[in-house]
Amino acid sequence: MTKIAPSILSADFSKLKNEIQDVEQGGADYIHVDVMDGHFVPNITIGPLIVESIKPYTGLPLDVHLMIENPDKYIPVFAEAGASIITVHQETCPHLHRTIQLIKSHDVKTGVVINPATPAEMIRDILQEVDLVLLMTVNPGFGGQAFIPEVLQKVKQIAAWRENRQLNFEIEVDGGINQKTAELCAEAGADVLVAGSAVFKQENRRKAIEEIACAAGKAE
Ligand SMILES: O=C(CO)[C@@H](O)[C@H](O)COP(=O)(O)O
Ligand SMILES: [Fe+2]
Repeated sequence: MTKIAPSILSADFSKLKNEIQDVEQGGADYIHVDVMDGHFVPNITIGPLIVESIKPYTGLPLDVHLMIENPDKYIPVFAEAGASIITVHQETCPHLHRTIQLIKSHDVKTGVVINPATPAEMIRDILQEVDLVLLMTVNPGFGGQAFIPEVLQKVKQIAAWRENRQLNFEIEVDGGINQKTAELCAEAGADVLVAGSAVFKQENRRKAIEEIACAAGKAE
């Protein structure tokens, strides 16, 4: 079953606790948390204080997507705040193995992410170390952007490497996911679909989650 990870970037922050509980009751599998620093990406969003304050109100894993320069400096504080998975951009990590080991040392699941224009080869030699590979299907920074279809080829490539090398990380996609693109991503080999506006901008979140999951299910 393909997992759905609603991104709280598109939630109503004035009632974040209710928004998170709404998607949890609606069948979400992870809560995706977009952390942006205004340097690596042109937007500033969530810090560890928010992660810490939402943690007690959900039983779902907090999937923390770090879009920040020098992530090593902040991994301990996000781990302490309650992150279940910490995902770092390859583009921000000159010493990627060291950064992944740092996440592991905090007993948090590890993820690596690449932008749409970054080739899969850039993460080929770290795949055996991670629990999750996130392929951006938009350029990071904002919710509500259009899906970049060229990334599908990369999803297929990573899925093929996983099979050939008998690895067992999850493949997650993030950006522009809706019913139509969910099916394409699942077909290409994605296991986790991040969806921000396609869930939180809808009145009925359960229905939105079910429709995306059902579209992905057609490809399974
Ligand atoms: O990491 C990001 C954006 O940088 C995402 O997680 C967005 O929050 C996804 O939003 P939609 O494209 O689904 O609206
Ligand atoms: Fe994200």
